[in-house]
Amino acid sequence: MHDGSGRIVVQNLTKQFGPVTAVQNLSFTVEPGSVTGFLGPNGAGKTTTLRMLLGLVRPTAGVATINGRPFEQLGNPARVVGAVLEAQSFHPKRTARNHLLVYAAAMDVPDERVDQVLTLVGLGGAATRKVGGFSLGMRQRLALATALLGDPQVLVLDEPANGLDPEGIAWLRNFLRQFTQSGRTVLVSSHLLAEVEQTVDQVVIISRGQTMYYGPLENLRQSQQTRVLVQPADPHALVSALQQAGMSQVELLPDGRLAVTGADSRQVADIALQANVAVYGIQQEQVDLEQLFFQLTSGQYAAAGMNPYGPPQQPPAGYPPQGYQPPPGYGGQAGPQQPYPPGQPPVVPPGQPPMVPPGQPPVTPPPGYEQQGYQQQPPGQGGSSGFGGNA
Ligand SMILES: Nc1ncnc2c1ncn2[C@@H]1O[C@H](COP(=O)(O)OP(=O)(O)OP(=O)(O)O)[C@@H](O)[C@H]1O
Repeated sequence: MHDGSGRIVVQNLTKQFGPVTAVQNLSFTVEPGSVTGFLGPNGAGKTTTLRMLLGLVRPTAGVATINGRPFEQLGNPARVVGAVLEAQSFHPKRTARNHLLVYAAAMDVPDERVDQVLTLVGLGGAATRKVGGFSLGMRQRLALATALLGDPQVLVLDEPANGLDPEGIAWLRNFLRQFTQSGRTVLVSSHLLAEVEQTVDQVVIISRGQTMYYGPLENLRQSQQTRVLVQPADPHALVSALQQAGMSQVELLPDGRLAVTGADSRQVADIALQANVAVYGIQQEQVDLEQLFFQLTSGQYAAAGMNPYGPPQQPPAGYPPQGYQPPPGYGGQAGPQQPYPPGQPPVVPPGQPPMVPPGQPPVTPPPGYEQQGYQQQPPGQGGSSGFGGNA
């Protein structure tokens, strides 16, 4: 029926809603045993992509498969994939346990599983309480419990941290890590990089329905060169010493400091010492992932001419620090701006095919798949109830 791999493959996925291109030629793979963050600002196309993966929206073009099959062909999908989508609705007068019992019966799952999942999500003590009195965070946990009922191989979560307090977010992070340790697969969307940064093995960053970056976060971080800001007693003497040491990317800033690109603070301090130049301050810049994320995804509303929230967002006051220009790729303009060092992953420019992480095969459609045969899942059939509604 399916290949049992737990792999998610999205290839050249496109969704057009009338004049709106919600998702455009999107491709990525989520390997079993890993957590992939699916990131993008509001309206980037995350929910639409997840709904296509779950058979709730029919793609205009392209393929989304789990275990090598489109959702409709999974047989008993609730046993393969559990999903939490936005806007979950619950019967307010039903208790948490009764809610789960209804779904357990529909999925042909034994009743004992209900108490197991309640404990798993930390709702054991609230099992007999009516859902109408639940907080947003408790509802998120109940939605997750529903997704876990079928003991699925794959979890697909759309903004699951919404409504969770910091303790809840930390709990979710641990839970997802443990879930993948047994070789299972997690795809989790968020519009906040910081929310998933500590959880994910790789990220797919999208903007305006297109892939902007696909790969490990660490590669994205490393693709940005570090800079050292140094305050020497004699800037000119230090510039020549640095140049003699082969450091050619040195900039004299208006405040008298030097910005040395592609070096670490220790190297610069050693060179200053050897050149007998006193140093009054030295500081190595950290690559700010949040800033990179903003850069990769900025321009969404500006480009679409539809910003409902006023002018495009600016970096916070004080960023970048006074007195120097950001190095290439650090700020100011949307999109990738610099060639990457050898061996580093490129950020994918709009309209280009997405990057495939090193060592992974290019994504290919499953054998025998024909897009014409892709049918939308009728509501309430095939165990998809509880996955968050229909297109
Ligand atoms: N059923 C629909 N009909 C028309 N346009 C739609 C429909 N669903 C989504 N869109 C549009 O597609 C684009 C992508 O929306 P989508 O909800 O997938 O983004 P998102 O990244 O999940 O955003 P958010 O984080 O705000 O939920 C948006 O411009 C949205 O208005």
